[in-house]
Order: sequence, then structure tokens, then C-alpha cells
Amino acid sequence: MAKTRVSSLAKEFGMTSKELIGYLDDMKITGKTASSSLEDVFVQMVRKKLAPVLEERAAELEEKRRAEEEAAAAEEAERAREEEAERLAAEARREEERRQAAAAAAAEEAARAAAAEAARLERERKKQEELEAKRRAVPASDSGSRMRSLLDQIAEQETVLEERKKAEAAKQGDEAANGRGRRGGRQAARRDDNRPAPTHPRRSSHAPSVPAGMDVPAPEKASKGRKGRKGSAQHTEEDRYTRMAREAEEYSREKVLEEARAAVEEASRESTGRRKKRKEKRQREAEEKRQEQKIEEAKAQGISVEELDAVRVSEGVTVAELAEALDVPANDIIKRLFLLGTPLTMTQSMSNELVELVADDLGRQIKIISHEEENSFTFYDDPADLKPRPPVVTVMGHVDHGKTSLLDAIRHTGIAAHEAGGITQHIGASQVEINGRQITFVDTPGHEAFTAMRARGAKITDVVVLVVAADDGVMPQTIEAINHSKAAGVPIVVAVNKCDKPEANPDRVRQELVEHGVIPEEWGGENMFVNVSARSRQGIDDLLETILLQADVLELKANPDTFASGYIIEAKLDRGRGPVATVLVNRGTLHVGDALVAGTSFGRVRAMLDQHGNHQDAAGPSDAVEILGLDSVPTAGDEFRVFEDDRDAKKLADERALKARIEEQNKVKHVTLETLFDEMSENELKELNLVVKADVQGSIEALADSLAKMDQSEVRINIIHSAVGAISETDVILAAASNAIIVGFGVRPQAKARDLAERENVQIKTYSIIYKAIEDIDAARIGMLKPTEEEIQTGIAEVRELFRVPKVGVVAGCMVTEGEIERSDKVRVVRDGVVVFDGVFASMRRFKDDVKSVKSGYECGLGIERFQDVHVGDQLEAYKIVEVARTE
Ligand SMILES: Nc1nc2c(ncn2[C@@H]2O[C@H](COP(=O)(O)OP(=O)(O)OP(=O)(O)O)[C@@H](O)[C@H]2O)c(=O)[nH]1
Repeated sequence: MAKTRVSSLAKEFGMTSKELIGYLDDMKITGKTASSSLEDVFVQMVRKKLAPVLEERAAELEEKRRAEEEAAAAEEAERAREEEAERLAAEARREEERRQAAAAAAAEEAARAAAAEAARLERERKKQEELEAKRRAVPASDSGSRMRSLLDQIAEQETVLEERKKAEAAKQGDEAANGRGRRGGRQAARRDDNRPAPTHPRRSSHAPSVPAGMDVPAPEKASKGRKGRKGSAQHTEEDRYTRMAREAEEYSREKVLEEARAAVEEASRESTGRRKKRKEKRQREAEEKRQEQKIEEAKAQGISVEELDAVRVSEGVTVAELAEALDVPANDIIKRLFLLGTPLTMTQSMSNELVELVADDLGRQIKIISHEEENSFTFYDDPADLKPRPPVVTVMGHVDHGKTSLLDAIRHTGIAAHEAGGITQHIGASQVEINGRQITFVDTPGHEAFTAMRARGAKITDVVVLVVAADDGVMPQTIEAINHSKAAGVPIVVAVNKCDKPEANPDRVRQELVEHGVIPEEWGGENMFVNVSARSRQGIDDLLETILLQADVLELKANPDTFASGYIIEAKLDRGRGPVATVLVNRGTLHVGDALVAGTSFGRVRAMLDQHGNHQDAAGPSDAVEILGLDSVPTAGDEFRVFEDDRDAKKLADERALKARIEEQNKVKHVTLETLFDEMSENELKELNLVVKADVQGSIEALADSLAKMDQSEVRINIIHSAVGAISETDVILAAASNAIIVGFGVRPQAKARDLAERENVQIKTYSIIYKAIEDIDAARIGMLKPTEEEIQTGIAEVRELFRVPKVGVVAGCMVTEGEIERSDKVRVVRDGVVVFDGVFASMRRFKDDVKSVKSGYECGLGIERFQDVHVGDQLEAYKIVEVARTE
């Protein structure tokens, strides 16, 4: 019986021996190992028993094998795919390389063409430029023409390109006609159409040469479809050259355009740059000119440029005004004032010192303009209009060295020829003639007047004659005079006086003066010296000639053919003539009838007189004349100016008067605030404020002196304002504002002022003698004012005509303008605000009948006792004296 080994059977079943032994164990065939043999019966039994297991196992195995096969197949497929992809990629790479090489070649060719084109253009441009340069004579027009030429170039290039384009289009057209297909032709045409929109050559080269099978662009697809491979390749080649040509053209066109644009830009930048530079230059020059003008201006004003730049404020500026001028908050200034120990409110005015301190504190330059400076004018004359003018001379020197005597001697010499015996009036200046030339002397009787005028900014003196007595030598006032002259920049001519005296030592005077910087010409200095004697009139002519010599050096000039301007040398209120002023003309010509303004005074020149009292019609540069016709008395040193239109003159005078009034009021406020403090601390101290107006300055001084001597322990007496002139509205406003009484000496209130005083309840007390005023004030002060006499005005008559009645004298034909005048009334003759006469009526008539009274609106004839000098225009004020009881 045949036997089969376990291991062989296991192998047959596709299982391990151990596995089979397990199955054998299950079939109770035990004791078997892998090398044991099995009888056939057992083998068959096993075969039978294990058949399902073996079948299952076989299926599994089959499945596995199939899966493995499939995996292998898939793997193989994948590998094949990869290989294919790799192949394709390599192919694509190769194609890309080919494409890039072609593009590079195209670009290279385009660049070469562009460079050639650019070179040609450059040559042309240079040629053009040369031509242009030749054409241009003036380089200033350069930028414009260069731009034009560049634009011309562009236009020319455009034409060239256009022509080429046309040629290419024609070529394309031919190609189309040669059977290349309408579509290609259309495309070429379309490309032509699109040409103006520039395309960068590199960007445009990517499409056409991609091989078949790839993402092929339309044109090639189309051609490929029609012509086959060979045709297609040929077409691609042709396309490439066309494209290259087009690209080159576009490139060069782009480049030309770019270059042209850049050139245009450059040109315009250049021209803008030039323009900018020119503008800068102009600005620089203008600035330099401004600076020069400033320096000139500063020189003319005798100040530094910094001062000229400084913020300008008026004297007596208020805190608020200063804040505004400096453009800082007012609180800032108040704070600083507080720190300075002088607290002030917004509306209070500040002293010059405080203004300077505050400005300095704020790090600001400030210039305080004095009232006089504010009232000055500036003029400009064309040098062509200037004509020589006589010199204006001021005589200065120590007291008693002979100034007055010298001026007298000079006047005598100067007028001797044609004015012998003429009465010389004192008008503050005198003109003399020597060798047919004029010299004007300003009779300032001391340094004060000279310096006061200078302080006002009045530049009136061309030459100073320094009088030094040969027997006395240099004295303190001599040195003062030297300093003043030097400060004013006025040359000094030295008159060594009293040379007639035996003890005279002119050389010693020279030596002494050298020590003070006044060096004789003969010693190498700049000052001319003349030995004179005012007493013996020796050397006077020599002195005058020397003055003229000095004047020649100065080359004094002025424009005589314009409206006059100059300075007030002296002014007074003249009984009978009203305000009288001596003016020194320094520019233009003054005529009778001219409307002028001096300070706050305004008027038309009614009459013009020279120093001999002769009427003049005109006064030119360096002439000094007395003028009548002003409405008030100006101040010596005031600048005057003639206006073409008297309305302008009036307006300016009014503005100034208003400003002065406001300043005066501000001052009063200031004072009042201070006194308020005093009153509080000094136990109700009472004040008496006075506004004093007088016909002469002397009266004001006399009153002030007398008041100062008064016991003021109970009532403090303040003269808050004093001036020469009639009582004006301004005075009343001032008095009302400061609760003051107006005291007038020899002056009367103007009609408007009287009305205003009545409305404002301001008392106006007028006196003709000072002691009466003192008496009244003194009595009021100690409360001893007795029932007093008071004046009541009854009426006013205006003189219209004058009649000379034999034996009776002058009778004034009048019109009563106010109230009712009685024959028994007292009468005051008032001329230009000044009381000319005070007395009683001698007669009162209406149409030959004597009458007792005349009412307002009626004419009458009035005679005044012991007064014949009535003028047409005078006012006759009628009044009564009544006794009035004191009310307190
Ligand atoms: N011997 C002599 N005496 C003279 C001469 N000039 C002036 N005097 C006298 O000197 C004195 C003063 O002369 P003034 O002309 O008044 O001198 P002043 O400088 O004007 O004097 P003040 O106005 O006071 O400053 C007078 O007594 C003159 O007579 C002169 O040339 N010779």
C-alpha cells in the first residue's frame, strides 16, 4: 500500500506541515509529524475532509495572485505613464529652448535695428540742433525752439514709421494675395490697425512658435490646418521675421518716442529750471533792492535797519493796543506788567519805559513813535526836479558869547543895501543876501529850541554857526552845542566873536575846540573858522561868505515846483491877527491861498509876510515867512504841508485833533485812576482839575507857578491840559471827561465850545488878569468864595461893515446873531477867539435912531467907547455882570 508523507501532502494542500497536523489531529489521526507517512486511505479521507478548506484556500490564492497581477499591471501602467510624461516634458523643454532662442534672436535683431535707428535719429537730432543753434542768436529763446525741434523730430519719426507701416501692410497684402489665406491677411492688417498701441517686443514673442500638440495659438492652428507641416514651418519663419520687423519697429518707435518725451520733458524742465532760476534771481534782486532801500530809509531817518523793522507804536499806547501791535494776548502783557510791579488794565496807557521793558521781555524790537514823528510827512523828488536852494543856518553858542549881537550884525549887513531903515520884526527867522545869494538864519535863542525841534524830527538846519567869544573860550554850552550839531550831522562853522576886545585870543579858542573835535581847516581839519566882532561888524561878510562856501560843499537842493512843505519855526496867538506862524519852507513853493496842515492846525494862507512885514505872494525852498489864516496855533517844530484839496487838509487836521483828543482823554483816565488810589490811601483827598487856555504861554506858566505855591493839603490842583489858543470843543470834551473847570486868559470859547460846555455842564471861567483867577481858585479851595459877580452873556453881534463917522469915529455895521444886546451892556471885541478889547458901547443905532436894545436877526450900528480898531468879521459879545450867591 502506497504511503504519502505529511509534509508532501501539506505542500500539496498549500499549507504548512503543522497546519496539516492540526487538521489530522481534528480527524483523530494522531501521532504524526511532518516526516510521518500516511496510508492512502488516510490520504483520501483527508482529501475528502479538507476539500472545502482546500477549495477556499485555492480561491484565496487565486484572488491574491490576480491582485498581484493587477498591481503589477497598474505599476507597469504607472511607470509607462511616467515615462510618457517625462518624454513629453523633455520634448516641451526642448521646444521652449528653441522658442527662447528664436525670441532672443528676434530681440537681438530688434535691438540692433533700434540702435541703428536711434543712432540715425541722434545724428539727425544733432544736425537739427546745430541748425537750430545757428538759427538762434539769443540763447534766451533756446528752450522754446529746442522743444519745437524735438516735436518736429517726433513728427518726422512718425512720418517715417507711418511710411514703413504702409510698406509692411502692402507686403502683408501681397502675401495674402499669394494665397496665404484671408484670415492671415486680416490678422496682419489687424495687427497694423492695432499698432499705435505699443507692445513690448519680448512680451509679444511668446505665442507663435509652440509646437503642434501643445496649446497652440489660433494663427498657427489656422495655417497648420491649411498648409501642412512644411507650409506651417515656413509660415512660422515668415511670421517671425515680420514680427521681428514689427517689434523692432515698435521698439525703435517706442524708443524714439520715449527719447523724444524725455527730451521734451528735459527741455521743459530746463526751461522751467531756467524760469525758476530767473524768478529766484529776480526775487533775490528785489530783496536786495528792498534791503538797500531800507538801509537808505534808515540812514535818512538816522536810525538802524533793525529799528526800521521794529514794531511801531504811538507814544502813550494802551495795554490793549500794544498787545495788538505785537500780536500777543493782552493777558500776556498784563502778566508781565504785574511782574514788573506796575499792574495796568487793558485801557490804560503805558509809559515809554514800560513799553520798552515789555517788548524787551518778549524779545521784540519796538519803536515808539512820538506825536511829532507821527505827524511828519515823507516826500520823494525826482533828482531831475531838484534845484539849488539857499542854506538854512542856526547860530549856537555859550550864553553871552554874542549870538544875538551877531545875528543883529548879520541882519544889518544883509539888509543894508535895500532895506536901510526898515523895521525888522522878530518872526523867528531872517534872510540875508550876500553877493546876490541868500542865507536864511533861524533865530533860535538857545540850544533848547534847536534840540526841541530836532527831537520833533524837524530837520531845518544845514549849517550851525558856533559862536565862541575870543575872550572867554570854550564853555559848557559851547561843548553842548558841538555835541548837538554832531548828533544832528550838521557841519559847524566857528565864529570867533569879540575879536575887537584887547584880551581876545582867537588862537586859544581854536586850540580848545580841537580838543572837542572841531578842527580848523588851516590845521588840516574840516571846520571853517572866521574871526569876527559883532560889535564892530568886522569879519561879518567873511563869515557869510564862509557859510556860503560850506553850503556849496553840501550841494543843497530842493524841488521848488511842487506843493510846499516845511516846518513851523515859531507860532503864537496874536491879538488882532489870530494864530500866526513862521514857517520855513524846505520843499515846494508856498502861495497865498494854499490850504495847509501843521500838527492839528489847519487853514488857508490868508496873508504871508517877510521879516520886514512886507506882503509876499510866494515863498520857495529855504524861505521863512510869517503866515496868517490857521485855525489854531501850531507848535514850533510841527511839520506843515500844503494840500491840493483843502478837504484833504481839513480831514487830516481833524483826524489828528481827534487822535490828540483821544490821547488826552486816555491820559486823563490814567491820571484819574492813579488819583483814585491816592484818594483811597490819603483819606479822601479832593482834586481840582483845570484846563487852562491862554493867549500867551507866559500866562499859563504864571498860573502854574502861582498854583504850585498854593497850599494843596486839602485840595490838589492839577492842570490837566494847557495850551495857547481859544477854548475849543476839544477842551470842553476833555474837561467833561475829567470833571475839570476851564480857565481862559485873554481867550474866549468858540461858539461850538460854549454850546457844548452848556450841554455838558462844564464851567468856563475867563479872566483877563492872572491874579483874579488865583484869587478865585484860592477862595474856592478854602471854601471862602463870597457871593460873587458873575457874567451873563446877553447877545452877540457880528461886524459886517465899517463906517467912519466924523467926530464920532468908527461905527460897526453889525448883525445881531444871538440874544438881545442892550445899550447898557458891557462889550467885548473878539477876533479869532481872542479878546481884542473889553469895554462899553458908545452908541447903538438902527437907521439913524438911537435905540436901547437890538434883538437877534436885526442889523444895527454899534460904536465902542475908546476903541476904533474894529475889523469886519469881529464878534461883539455883549454881557452883564450880576451878583450870584454861593450855593454851598
Ligand atoms: N566887545 C564885544 N562885545 C560883544 C560882541 N558881541 C556881543 N558883545 C556883548 O556881549 C554881550 C552878550 O551879547 P549877546 O548878543 O546878548 O549874547 P548872546 O549869546 O545872545 O547871549 P544870550 O542870549 O544870553 O545867550 C552883550 O553885552 C554884547 O554887547 C563883540 O563882538 N564885541
